[in-house]
Amino acid sequence: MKHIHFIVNPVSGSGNQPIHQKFLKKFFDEENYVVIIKKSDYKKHAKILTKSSIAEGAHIIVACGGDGTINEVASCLVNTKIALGIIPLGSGNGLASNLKIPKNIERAIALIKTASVKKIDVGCVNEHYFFSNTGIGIDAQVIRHYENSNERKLISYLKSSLKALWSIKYKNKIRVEVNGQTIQTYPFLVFISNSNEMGYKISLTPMASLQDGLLDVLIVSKISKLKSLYFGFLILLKKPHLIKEAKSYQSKTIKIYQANHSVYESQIDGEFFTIDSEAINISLLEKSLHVIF
Ligand SMILES: Nc1ncnc2c1ncn2[C@@H]1O[C@H](COP(=O)(O)OP(=O)(O)OP(=O)(O)O)[C@@H](O)[C@H]1O
Repeated sequence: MKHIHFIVNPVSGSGNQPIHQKFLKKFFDEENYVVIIKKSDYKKHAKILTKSSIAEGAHIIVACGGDGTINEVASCLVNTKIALGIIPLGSGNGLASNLKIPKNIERAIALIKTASVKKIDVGCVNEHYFFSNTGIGIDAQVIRHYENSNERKLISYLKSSLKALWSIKYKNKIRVEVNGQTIQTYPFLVFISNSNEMGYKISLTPMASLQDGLLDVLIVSKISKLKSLYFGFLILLKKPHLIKEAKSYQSKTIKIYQANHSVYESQIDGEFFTIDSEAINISLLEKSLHVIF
């Protein structure tokens, strides 16, 4: 008997999702499967639900939502043998897209039934896990505006990007240690990625792999507003490294220090986070999450 628990975020993406017992009965017969569905009621609730599913003996826990929901569920499964399944119901669905998990729900469920498990790398930023990417700079500001917009569509990302570009300030000089090099900069962006996609097929690190034991890093120093629009255009062409202020690295660890101690505004898997710490330490846990893909 396989115990499969579905953790559903009812507000991910368009908010329309068909994950209920009657629908899942069509795919999982009662002789072979115990199917439990849980819905998150608020931010971070999926973590509590996942922890209770682990205690209840789930063999597979399926995150039904976008990268934020996956982060909450998967964070509880790192270094366990419990497999993560994904039904991509989010707006961007960056991680699912990198893993080539179908957006079609029936096909995503068929994939979960194969129980074909592979291990992927996991990123760690101070005490938080990330599976797709993390960053400080313009990406965090885009996410901050996006969360305030209360809309979950591509157009809201575009509007939030323009707002973030318009209001960007270069207040804090930072020092980044990566691959034995030290970079001092007023950052437009410090982006660290495990995955090759942020969502909507957009990528700042097109060469990143979830299984190569490395994090891909893109650092972009201060640029003018006009150049940031050109940078946006290069992102659409998947060539963000083509401006001279952009430098790419691959590393297992990255350290970021700020000249003036103030809270870091960051994003982790597309959720806005403030980090109140002297330094940010980013590391990689190789192949430490079991995922069905
Ligand atoms: N019932 C709820 N009400 C409000 N927010 C919720 C609820 N359940 C979960 N959340 C929060 O919703 C946020 C967005 O979830 P998620 O990232 O899965 O969707 P998305 O933003 O549409 O997709 P993507 O990240 O792929 O673009 C997460 O921060 C999650 O904690």
